[in-house]
Amino acid sequence: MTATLGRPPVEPATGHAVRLSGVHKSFGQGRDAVTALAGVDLDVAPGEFVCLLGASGCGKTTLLNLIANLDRPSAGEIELTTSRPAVMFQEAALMPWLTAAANVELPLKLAGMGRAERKTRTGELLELVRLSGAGAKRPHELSGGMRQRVALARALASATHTEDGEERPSLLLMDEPFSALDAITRDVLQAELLRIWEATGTAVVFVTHDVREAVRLGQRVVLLSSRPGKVVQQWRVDGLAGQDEVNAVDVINRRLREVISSHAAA
Ligand SMILES: Nc1ncnc2c1ncn2[C@@H]1O[C@H](COP(=O)(O)OP(=O)(O)OP(=O)(O)O)[C@@H](O)[C@H]1O
Repeated sequence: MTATLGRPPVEPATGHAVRLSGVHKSFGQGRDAVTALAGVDLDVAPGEFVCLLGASGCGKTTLLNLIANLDRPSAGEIELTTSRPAVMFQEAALMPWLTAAANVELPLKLAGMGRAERKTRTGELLELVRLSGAGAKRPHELSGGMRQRVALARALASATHTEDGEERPSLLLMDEPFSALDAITRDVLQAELLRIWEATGTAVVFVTHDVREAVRLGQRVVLLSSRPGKVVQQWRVDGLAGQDEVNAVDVINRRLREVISSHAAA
């Protein structure tokens, strides 16, 4: 079920960047088996920004790992029409011995891009994340927020470059990328991410615990049930502002609490 909060839904682009059909994932065997996901169906349109919301342990990270092809589903299908997705985690996980610029350049180098083109692209990406002046610094010389900006530029480098040079829509998978940052830095980076998303047209699947963050960033918020995870409800939240945004946060928060308490009571 997809509910609309506020203004009518913007028609999503045709086709899909990601299609999950009946995705199951279990870990372990027999009595120790844990079912993390039980039949997830989800489409993400090219260029769409989708936030995945759910209680702790409901399988959000598992789902991102499956989309990123870092793990295989136990059953079901995952179809991507994009270039290889880029993943960004809570911690920037930069190479500490490389400069910020070299970290951003690395995926381009690994993809076989020539030196001159690589340097130009790296410069553009650092400018996009407003770090043009910090390319020569190493990760330990940067603040947490700056490190996440470098990680974002690096993710965009790998998301927007295809090995065969063919133009394909890109996909960015983000697993609570701002949750370790202080509130002010998080707020700034959320705004930056929206600006960059609009500039690049990449599809984004963004995992968060935070309803406010999901409503601020997403065009669509998808709520997963507590473990095992599957989609229980979706809301179109595109372009909400002011009181409409506050109301949407209230509605989704209430539903999230219901989902968590029904699981606790089971
Ligand atoms: N490699 C693994 N082996 C065994 N169990 C796992 C593995 N990965 C995840 N799980 C289990 O699958 C369930 C879902 O985990 P997952 O990390 O996807 O949840 P999550 O929604 O991302 O949690 P959080 O919001 O706390 O980060 C959990 O019960 C977890 O313990």
